Amino acid sequence: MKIGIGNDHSAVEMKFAIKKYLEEMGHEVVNYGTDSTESCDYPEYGEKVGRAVAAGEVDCGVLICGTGVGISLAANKVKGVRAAVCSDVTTAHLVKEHNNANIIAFGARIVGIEKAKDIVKAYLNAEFQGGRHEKRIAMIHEIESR
Ligand SMILES: O=C(CO)[C@H](O)[C@H](O)[C@H](O)COP(=O)(O)O
Repeated sequence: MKIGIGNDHSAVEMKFAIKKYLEEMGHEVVNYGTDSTESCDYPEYGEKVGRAVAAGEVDCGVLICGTGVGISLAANKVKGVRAAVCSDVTTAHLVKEHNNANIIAFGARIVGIEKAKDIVKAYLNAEFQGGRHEKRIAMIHEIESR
């Protein structure tokens, strides 16, 4: 898969660790985040990855800030994006199975690198279940047009 990754200053080390992990799994990773630990503003990177996912430039996205919240809030403002913050493996596979999340987010100040790898792996290995979940996802995106 082609995966977009984005981060703010709080998550540079984790970004590179996850990028390497994804590449070792055979994925192509496009880096939309900052490579500097100098303070910056997470909405810029959430939007960049959100737009890349919505445009189909990448198959899905990974976003990391201090908590995963701010950067996912920004990405979710892009039409067509379903970014989900996960701090555990169960949520990580359920956001694909039920919500068909196209971006997974987590916090570099919340989870360690090994947990973050487990979260990403659980998300990528899961499959959308369709069925009753299709209608609910359509309802989410209908909100965008009101
Ligand atoms: O957006 C956030 C909160 O959900 C992230 O954790 C940011 O990384 C955080 O706000 C950055 O904080 P800092 O004090 O400017 O490093």
